[in-house]
Amino acid sequence: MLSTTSTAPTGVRLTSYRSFCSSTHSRASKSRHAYNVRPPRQDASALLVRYESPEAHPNETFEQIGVPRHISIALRKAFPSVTHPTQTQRELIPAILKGNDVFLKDHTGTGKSFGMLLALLSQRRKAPRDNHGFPITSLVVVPHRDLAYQLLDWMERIHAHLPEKDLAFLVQVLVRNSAISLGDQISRLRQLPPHILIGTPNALVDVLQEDSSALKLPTLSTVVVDEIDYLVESPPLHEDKYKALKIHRRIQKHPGPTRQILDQIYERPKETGPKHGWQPPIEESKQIMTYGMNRPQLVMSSATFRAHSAFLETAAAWLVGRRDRVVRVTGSPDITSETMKHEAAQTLGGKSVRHYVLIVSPEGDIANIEGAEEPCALAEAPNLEVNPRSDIDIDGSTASHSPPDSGLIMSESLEIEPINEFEDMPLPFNHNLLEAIAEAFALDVPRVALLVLPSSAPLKRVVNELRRFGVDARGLDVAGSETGGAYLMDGSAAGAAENPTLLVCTFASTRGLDLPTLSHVFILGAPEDISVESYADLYLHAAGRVGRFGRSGKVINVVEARYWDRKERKWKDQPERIRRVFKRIGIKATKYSHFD
Ligand SMILES: Nc1ncnc2c1ncn2[C@@H]1O[C@H](COP(=O)(O)OP(=O)(O)OP(=O)(O)O)[C@@H](O)[C@H]1O
Repeated sequence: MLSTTSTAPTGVRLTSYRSFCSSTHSRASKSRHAYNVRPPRQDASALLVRYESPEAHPNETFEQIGVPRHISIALRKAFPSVTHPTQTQRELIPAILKGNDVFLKDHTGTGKSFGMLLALLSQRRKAPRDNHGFPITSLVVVPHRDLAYQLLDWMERIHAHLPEKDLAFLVQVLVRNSAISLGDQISRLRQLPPHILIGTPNALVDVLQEDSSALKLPTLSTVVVDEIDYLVESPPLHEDKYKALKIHRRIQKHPGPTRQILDQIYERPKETGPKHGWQPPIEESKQIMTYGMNRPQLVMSSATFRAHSAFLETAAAWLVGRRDRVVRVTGSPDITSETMKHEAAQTLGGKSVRHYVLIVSPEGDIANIEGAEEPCALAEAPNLEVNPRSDIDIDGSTASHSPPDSGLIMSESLEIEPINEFEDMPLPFNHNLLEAIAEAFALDVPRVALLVLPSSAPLKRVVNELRRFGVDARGLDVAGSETGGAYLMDGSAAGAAENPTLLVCTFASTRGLDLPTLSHVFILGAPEDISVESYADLYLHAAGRVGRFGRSGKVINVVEARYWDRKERKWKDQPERIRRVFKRIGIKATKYSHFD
């Protein structure tokens, strides 16, 4: 029970914000509603409190949670399968519409981004201001251009059923490398400021540097940062104090683009802290006097959002003066006990996802990781249904398309051209890994799969090599290519493709992506230069591309066998690293039936 309870004007309970930060990694088993309230203190965490959202009713409609009627009608027409809000959306949409600041954390594929967009779409547009034209109501910061275009695609589909004529008046995307020059993007923003602007951090910084008034920051009502833990860098959670301090100093000296944007929007005072680098807490009342309270609401979201103290030091300055507006939304219960951890693992990226680990020897032999469980044992578990949207069976044994006899389809037969210009780029991993992926792909994938590479891997070279093995591999580009947009479509009507596609990307560009036709995620290698905790987060995001909204899927890790690295003079043990990640997340490897 709460030790102290205060009542906010709206009649909901306020609890200490500190509990949110610790709940994600505290060993103590706490109930979701049993947080201690601390007396207000002059440190960052004391500036932040949260509301308990009222109990939601599972059958509530979008209209009942605040989405205007004409938008919910358009939503039903554009997305017939989206009939009721998810638990996350039930909490999130009213919170945004009430003007609260929001910390949002829930599993991948629970409708966080979709819910945020719906809420922004439901907000009223302010009237034009004198000579300044319409204000931009909401700014959405996303980590990469594919996600920006995916959100645009969702908006476009809803817009098709709305009375507003001009899509650009409703929503625009601001990304680098688009076909439009920076100057043209700025003049478009000036002539036709959108209700919702979706941008990548670098593109937004480009505009701010070129013409800081084009984004109309002072009149923004809402700022959303999707994938906050990726976009706003802070020292790793389990780093030792000295290293964490060093990292923190470096970040303060060279803030990344998202921090720069948020600091500018919220007029964060310059870092004037003492020599050791931490910024001293500034009295809230002084900050309110200097910077005012009337700043846009801030919504921050990620499936792996862990707001620890260093992050909160920063966030507190963005949220100053609004201690009674911060809402914490989790949708699903917190993962605070072993049972809940297990449940979360079951629902990782959906209820019917299986995880496989294939180990490739220097000679190219492929074997399952030791201890992998037989698929039939897992099939007895509840919730492992056959994917209703494609015709693959979850254990791969009854895939309805016939795999080629040899396992590999040769490039001549499919006329897939390798792109020879990338031949000279070195591969920082054993070439046999790609052959193993090509083989598993040919045996198992009905339509579309994703291959996730470590960030150091040469993407174009990998695409090239896979094409040599006969795989229709392409760099992931949902907006840039002619066919890219098709991957955003619902694949329920389509069966197996004659020539399945493998979309290749890196860990960073998988975040937030929703490709309904996707059935398999291949992950190449096990990153060695990051902690197991960070690797587990990467894994959750990559694996979470399948199994969304009850669909089934497979995550196939392909790693090198343990070997002695002569250059670095140490053993590299990728199977052991992946074992540790599985243990941390609470998942078990399934045996991939095509190999020993
Ligand atoms: N209420 C709903 N009912 C049915 N489907 C929904 C609903 N809301 C969203 N979806 C669908 O669920 C999919 C995932 O949504 P979304 O990308 O918003 O999830 P997310 O929680 O943001 O995932 P991630 O953490 O990976 O970014 C989308 O295809 C979307 O159309």
